[in-house]
Amino acid sequence: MNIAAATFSQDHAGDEALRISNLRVSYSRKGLLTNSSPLVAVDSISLSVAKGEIYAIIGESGSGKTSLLRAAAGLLPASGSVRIDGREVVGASKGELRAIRARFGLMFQDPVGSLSPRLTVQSIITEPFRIHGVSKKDMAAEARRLLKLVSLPEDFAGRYPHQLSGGQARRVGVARALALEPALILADEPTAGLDVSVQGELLNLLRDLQEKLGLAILIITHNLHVVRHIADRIGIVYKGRMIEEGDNDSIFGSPAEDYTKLLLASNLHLKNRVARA
Ligand SMILES: Nc1ncnc2c1ncn2[C@@H]1O[C@H](COP(=O)(O)OP(=O)(O)OP(=O)(O)O)[C@@H](O)[C@H]1O
Repeated sequence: MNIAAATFSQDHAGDEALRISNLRVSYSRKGLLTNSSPLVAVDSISLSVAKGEIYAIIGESGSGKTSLLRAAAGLLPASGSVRIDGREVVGASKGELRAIRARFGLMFQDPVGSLSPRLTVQSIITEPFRIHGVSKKDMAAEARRLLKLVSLPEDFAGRYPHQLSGGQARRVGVARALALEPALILADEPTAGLDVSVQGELLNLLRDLQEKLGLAILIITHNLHVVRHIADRIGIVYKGRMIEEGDNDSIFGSPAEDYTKLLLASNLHLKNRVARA
């Protein structure tokens, strides 16, 4: 790193909700070819998300987005560095990770389907309090606060996952991610499987929350509509590498890389091209 870059990173460290440096994730290849080299899913990716910023990573299926997000959340072994609110995730102990987990919220593609169908919405959205031992909280009051935040009626607290529409389920997922009042949300394909109109409502909700709470949000997606609608900055990944990064207008208005141009021209049909290449 040159001196100017070092000075910049020191000056701006306090403004960052997330800094990823030289992140690398690899998987061993099992099967007959036992001595073949590991598959590198994330290859030396660096990025930072400022407080209050929405950063979208876009890439085709298999480009390494999920691996990147999971490693950033401390859910996958990785090398390099991931600092959330100044704390190192890579190589952190279980105890350290538990403390770091309170500083960010995770939004899964299928937030409610991954939880027990026997849990009520109130139990789902207040679960982070239990995990982090905040037992004295008034769970019903917390549930009301969180439901209000995501514009769901209070009486949804008593509903079960199968009684929610896809859009309502996502809102429950957002409420759960916000439970511990984190400064950062890591979101995996937040609009997957939703109708276009419901996608728009959810994106507006995320944008409103970002403005109201000053949230930083890292979204991974292959949906260009999501990116155009909501992202302040965009990173393009291809085969595990970040090949271009820029603000929304520059990526959509004057992309530098041929691959980015191809991606933008691909009319949202991004699936599986990497696999066929
Ligand atoms: N547990 C695993 N073991 C081995 N290889 C894996 C594993 N998980 C992912 N991979 C491989 O790593 C690469 C990146 O996968 P990843 O799921 O991170 O991509 P992605 O961009 O999120 O794809 P999608 O949009 O389809 O979810 C792919 O080649 C994938 O096959």
